[in-house]
Amino acid sequence: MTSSTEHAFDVLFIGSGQAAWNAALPLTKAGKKVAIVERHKIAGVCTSYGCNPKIILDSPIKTIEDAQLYGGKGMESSFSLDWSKLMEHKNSILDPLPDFLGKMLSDAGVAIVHGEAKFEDARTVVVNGERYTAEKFVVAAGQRPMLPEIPGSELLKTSDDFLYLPELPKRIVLIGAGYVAMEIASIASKAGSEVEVVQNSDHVLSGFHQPYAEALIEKMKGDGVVFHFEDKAVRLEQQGEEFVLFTEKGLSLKTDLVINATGRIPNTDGIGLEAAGVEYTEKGIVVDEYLRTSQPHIYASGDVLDKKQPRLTPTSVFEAKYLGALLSGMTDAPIDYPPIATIAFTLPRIAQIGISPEEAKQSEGYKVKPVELGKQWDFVGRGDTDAHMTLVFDGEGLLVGASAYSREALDVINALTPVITLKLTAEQADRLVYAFPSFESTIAGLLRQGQAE
Ligand SMILES: Cc1cc2nc3c(=O)[nH]c(=O)nc-3n(C[C@H](O)[C@H](O)[C@H](O)COP(=O)(O)OP(=O)(O)OC[C@H]3O[C@@H](n4cnc5c(N)ncnc54)[C@H](O)[C@@H]3O)c2cc1C
Ligand SMILES: NC(=O)c1ccc[n+]([C@@H]2O[C@H](COP(=O)([O-])OP(=O)(O)OC[C@H]3O[C@@H](n4cnc5c(N)ncnc54)[C@H](O)[C@@H]3O)[C@@H](O)[C@H]2O)c1
Repeated sequence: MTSSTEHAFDVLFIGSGQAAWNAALPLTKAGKKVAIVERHKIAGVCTSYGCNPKIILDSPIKTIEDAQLYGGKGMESSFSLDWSKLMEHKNSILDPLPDFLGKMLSDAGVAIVHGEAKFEDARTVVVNGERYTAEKFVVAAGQRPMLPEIPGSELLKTSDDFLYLPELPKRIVLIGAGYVAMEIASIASKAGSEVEVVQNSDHVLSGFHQPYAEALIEKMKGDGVVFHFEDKAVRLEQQGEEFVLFTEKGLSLKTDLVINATGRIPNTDGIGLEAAGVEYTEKGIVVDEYLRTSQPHIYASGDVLDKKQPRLTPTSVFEAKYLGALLSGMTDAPIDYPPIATIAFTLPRIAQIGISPEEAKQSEGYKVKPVELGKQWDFVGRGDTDAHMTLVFDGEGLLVGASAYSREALDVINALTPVITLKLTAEQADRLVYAFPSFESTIAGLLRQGQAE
């Protein structure tokens, strides 16, 4: 050790994503000596390879489609998209963010160490040949794209590449039909690419309300996306300037880019978890209800966990805030997850929170109530008639779940999140006086209908 005092911390984080820095900041403010070790960009996937770049690329595409809904209703202008300029715009906003956030953390007193962290033993982490010790460690190493073992897999690209493409290829093939593939298919097809999707099952977006997923498939087919269901990639070849993807069912898809989006795997390898005595499975690091691993002084948070909660930014933030409170002594309670809202940023979006209609139908005591959002005057006014919602009420008439299929599903689900999380009654919702016109101002009425039936 070069200088044991210099490298001794109260809490050391491996990874600098949402699951780390949202804990590191409050811990530093509480007087703890905190370090974050990051091998790539500060602030992790969401900031540079996930939520943020994706939504900047999606936003103008949604705007164009929204505007097109007014065709024949008083707005006839046409818009076009310049992918390269949009990419430059996105990069100009996001490229500075890792340094900006790194400086914010350093200014607050967090030591930022750039390099790959590896446990030498349960008390020591080595970075760039230097040893770091800490009272407590938090492994927040996230996930990375899974790559299939097929001939030619080295030619495959991932969402990381798509989100930085300087030019949009004429043809794209996506393998998989989960969040990543469906969002990329939505953006790329509307931006002008010919998109094909190879999916190993007969459905898309597992976990979401499937009638909405089926409606989305039909909408995207209308936008030119071609789906090949119950098929798998078996080989990828480069032939001159183009690629050919061969599938199990005998297709040979000629294309300019093949993006693999068959899921993400936890970054549990190469960190020395065995040397530290930290247990993990192929789904991630195993923790108890205090986010403690099999080594009581080593914690883990975020996407790297083996957990049933969705691996999303809000989940990582919630876990990080919990650890901030736990490790600064502000709480000694176990983590208590609230319902977690989730959304696929396709066009239309599909979002949900709480008990799904599918789960409700499998148990006694729930009422499932479809709501035709697209028939409400404000949705009709925007030309947004293909909008639907399904609410789930429990035996006491409280709203416990909501699924939405709508261009505005983000706002709809976020508006219902406090109602579901705080178990608000219609009478309590009456006390919430929202600005009007808005979806929010219909909530008390929806709750009353759910109670009445
Ligand atoms: C394309 C895409 C779009 C997404 N869109 C959304 C969205 O719209 N909404 C949403 O809620 N979620 C979205 N997500 C998911 C979201 O990005 C993740 O849930 C979130 O980033 C997880 O945060 P984390 O801190 O757990 O992990 P990460 O952000 O992955 O951070 C882990 C960090 O650890 C570092 N690291 C790993 N190993 C080591 C090591 N040995 N030493 C040093 N550093 C190490 C990595 O470099 C990384 O920076 C998206 C994900 C993808 C891929
Ligand atoms: N909007 C968001 O919140 C958002 C967006 C993107 C990613 N994410 C996060 O990233 C995670 C990973 O997303 P993802 O889409 O990569 O994974 P996923 O698990 O959601 O989807 C993977 C898809 O690939 C299919 N598949 C698997 N193996 C295949 C094969 N050999 N051939 C063809 N298809 C195959 C699966 O059936 C599934 O449809 C998500 O679970 C989520 O946590 C969230």
